[in-house]
Amino acid sequence: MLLAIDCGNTNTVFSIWNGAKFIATWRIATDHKRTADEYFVWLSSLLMLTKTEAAITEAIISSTVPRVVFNLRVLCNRYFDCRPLVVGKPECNLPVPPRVDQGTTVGPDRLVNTVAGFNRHGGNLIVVDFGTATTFDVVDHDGAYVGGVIAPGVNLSLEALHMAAAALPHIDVAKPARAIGTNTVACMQSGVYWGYVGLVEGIVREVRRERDMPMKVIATGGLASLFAQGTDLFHAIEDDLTMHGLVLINQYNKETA
Ligand SMILES: Nc1ncnc2c1ncn2[C@@H]1O[C@H](COP(=O)(O)OP(=O)(O)O)[C@@H](O)[C@H]1O
Ligand SMILES: CC(C)(COP(=O)(O)O)[C@@H](O)C(=O)NCCC(=O)O
Ligand SMILES: [K+]
Repeated sequence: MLLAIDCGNTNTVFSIWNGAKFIATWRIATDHKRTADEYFVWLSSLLMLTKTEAAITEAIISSTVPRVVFNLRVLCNRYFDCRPLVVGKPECNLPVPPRVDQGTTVGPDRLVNTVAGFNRHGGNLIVVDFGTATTFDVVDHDGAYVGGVIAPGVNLSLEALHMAAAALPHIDVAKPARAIGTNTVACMQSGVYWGYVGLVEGIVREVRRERDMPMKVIATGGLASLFAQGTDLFHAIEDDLTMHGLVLINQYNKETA
């Protein structure tokens, strides 16, 4: 079975793929200080508590936080006796290499989302991922990542508002009942929610204009479904998009080895 690890700046997701489906998905806060032993204790208790039978023989990692990769590698080596494939490293091949400025690194999560999006929806696609940052990945007709957009994440924007203004509380993102807020929290929620809908719609409009062709938009990440309530832009919402991409990339590397 395959252990697929998607490490974002906020959360790290572990999924186990049995060759046909994901039999488990667990999430832990990203912390570069967490050791391989700590990961293993956490993972094995979840396996035990949920009575999940998993014989892990291979692993793949995508990490937007370079420092956590070391301990995740140790986890795979020590406890699962395998060498993980790490997306973005030279030994990990992609079906179609990205077409970007020379010397630039693309976030591995964006490469993975590109592969998964192309597999499910074909080319000329925009993948929106609501994570710590909100990313827009532009997928060409042949499945190549050809660039995109990085915008501050929704929670980051809310946090910035709270940190910078003495009278603004810490709030959670929500879809407000009305655009015109009649109290501080409602005003902030409207600003962030409708502001963000506008950001997403505006960016997609400009990308489509630049490419001068229709482009499908799909969304992933925890907040995708909340924003889908405010716009009809998204063709699909796919919570498992990154995990699906990790399975595909692992398969591709085995086939081409
Ligand atoms: N269903 C949800 N509702 C509200 N906030 C969420 C939800 N899912 C994720 N978040 C928040 O969205 C942010 C990004 O989460 P995540 O997608 O895990 O980011 P990353 O992949 O960058 O680690 C975090 O601040 C997280 O707490
Ligand atoms: C843009 C990101 C911070 C998004 O990460 P996330 O929100 O998933 O934690 C990540 O993809 C990254 O570090 N990218 C490197 C720069 C680039 O993709 O061009
Ligand atoms: K992400």
